Amino acid sequence: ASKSPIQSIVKETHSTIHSKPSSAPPASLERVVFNTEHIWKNDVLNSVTPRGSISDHHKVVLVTGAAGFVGTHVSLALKRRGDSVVGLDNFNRYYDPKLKRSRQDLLLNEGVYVVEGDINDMELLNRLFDTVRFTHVMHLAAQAGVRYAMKNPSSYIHSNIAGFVSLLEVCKSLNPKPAIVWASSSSVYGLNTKLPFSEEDRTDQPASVYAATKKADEEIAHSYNHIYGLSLTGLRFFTVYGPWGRPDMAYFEFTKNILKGKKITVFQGPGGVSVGRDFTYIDDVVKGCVAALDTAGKSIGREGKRKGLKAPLRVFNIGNTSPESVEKLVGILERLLKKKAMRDVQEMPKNGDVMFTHANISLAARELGYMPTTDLETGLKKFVEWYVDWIQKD
Ligand SMILES: O=C(O)[C@H]1O[C@H](OP(=O)(O)OP(=O)(O)OC[C@H]2O[C@@H](n3ccc(=O)[nH]c3=O)[C@H](O)[C@@H]2O)[C@H](O)[C@@H](O)[C@H]1O
Repeated sequence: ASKSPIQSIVKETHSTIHSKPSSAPPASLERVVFNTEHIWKNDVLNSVTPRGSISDHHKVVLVTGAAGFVGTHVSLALKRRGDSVVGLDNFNRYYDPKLKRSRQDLLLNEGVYVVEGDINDMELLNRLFDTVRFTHVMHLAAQAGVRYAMKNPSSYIHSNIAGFVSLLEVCKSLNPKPAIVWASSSSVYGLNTKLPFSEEDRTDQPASVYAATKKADEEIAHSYNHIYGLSLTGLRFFTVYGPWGRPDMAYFEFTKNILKGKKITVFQGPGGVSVGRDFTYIDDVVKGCVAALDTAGKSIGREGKRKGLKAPLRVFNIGNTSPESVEKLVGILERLLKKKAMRDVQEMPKNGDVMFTHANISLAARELGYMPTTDLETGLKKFVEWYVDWIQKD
């Protein structure tokens, strides 16, 4: 008999849903695992149940970091076009978790459930993959922020390196194996001075531990593709901004402080040279993510490799191709907020920041059809509208 759509998504072995955790003593005293499956299982199954009929292109996607900025937007875009989506997020306190909870509410309203847990929890990952036949993983969970890496470097190793390996370890053992698209960073270009940055440029001079962990991930992706035949696509995001953004980023903090009449720190290079970024609007980034999922091909496993097949291993710049100075960013915000900023101009501290970023996106344009369409002014206008509304409700 042919399978119903939902049967091809949900693993058949999991028909019993326990409403309470088992009270039986743990089998092994050395390793006591807190199993949260009873909490999330029904919601996860609802989250992957398609709203209508499913097409041949239907994807079943696990989005890690789903309550994060990019994760929320990508989850919504996938759900809205009819894919099955489940989120995973550890709701850590790097910035106010209230914002993450609001994003979670937004997702829940649209039928996307976010499981609360860490990507380092392989037991949890195994249970999730045991419950749902994910075709794709959109891996966005990470410790972000360039400058915070000097304060807490081990959090970057934990989330960005150990967490990535834990996810890949689980994926490599599945059958069939999902294709994985994950967030790298423009920061891998480090101290490069050749502009604009192209994927083939050197990436062996990271200026921060954050950048070093993203670069390490690119090498780790290579090895899992080479040994286990996993399809892996790394996206080098360039300073992503927009509604529901990250409060630790300059545009967000500037907006907050300008409105409060507080000083903002504007970094400058030596001799007053302005610092610039290829600020990229979230909707453009989402298009890049979705296109990367759509073109990810298949993980072929060791079996496929033995047959001489190759799983895709790709890396793309997802930038805007038109860098602007931080000074220009502040000027736009002043106009939109109708308020003068109190600038405290300082020489850029040597804490991981780079002077300038600029993406060459020809590869992404060719392979993904990626073409950003939002300039900084338009994007910031949308951010400010969201921000003003959001703080009023807060
Ligand atoms: O592309 C990336 O891969 C990264 O993008 C983002 O990093 P950055 O480009 O550093 O963004 P962001 O902090 O907004 O600073 C923007 C500009 O404002 C300047 N800046 C910053 C703070 C400040 O107080 N003053 C200031 O002038 C600062 O010198 C800089 O020139 C993500 O945070 C990061 O997680 C990663 O994804």
